[in-house]
Amino acid sequence: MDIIFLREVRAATLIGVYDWERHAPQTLEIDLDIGIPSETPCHSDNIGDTIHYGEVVERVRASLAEQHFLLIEALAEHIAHLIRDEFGAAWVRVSVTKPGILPDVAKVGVTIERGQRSR
Ligand SMILES: Nc1nc2c(c(=O)[nH]1)N=C([C@H](O)[C@@H](O)CO)CN2
Repeated sequence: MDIIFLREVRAATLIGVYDWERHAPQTLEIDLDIGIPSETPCHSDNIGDTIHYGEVVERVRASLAEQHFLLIEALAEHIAHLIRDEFGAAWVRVSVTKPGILPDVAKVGVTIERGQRSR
């Protein structure tokens, strides 16, 4: 399976279980690995045969701007569903990092994988 990857995509959203987190957006860092449906774009050189990574970033940011999740796990599930449903990805890995949220911990996050990853 061929994979499009995006690293440290920053997106602002309301996220968190505590009251103070319900008022001001926080900036998350998101890593995405997106399994593309076929090898066709490698041969056709045609953007129409693949998943446009710029559109993915735009869509994820727009969606998160309207959402409020308590858990980063639920937010990751939302992104995975969006990418599979709207962009036709067979498999996706989503990592969500909340930078600087715990003292003396550089990054805290979660990684989920959804769908079937083919060889
Ligand atoms: N497994 C998780 N643990 C915690 C989360 C989370 O989303 N998943 N969130 C919080 C708080 O929102 C924290 O980030 C704010 O200090 C705590 N634990």
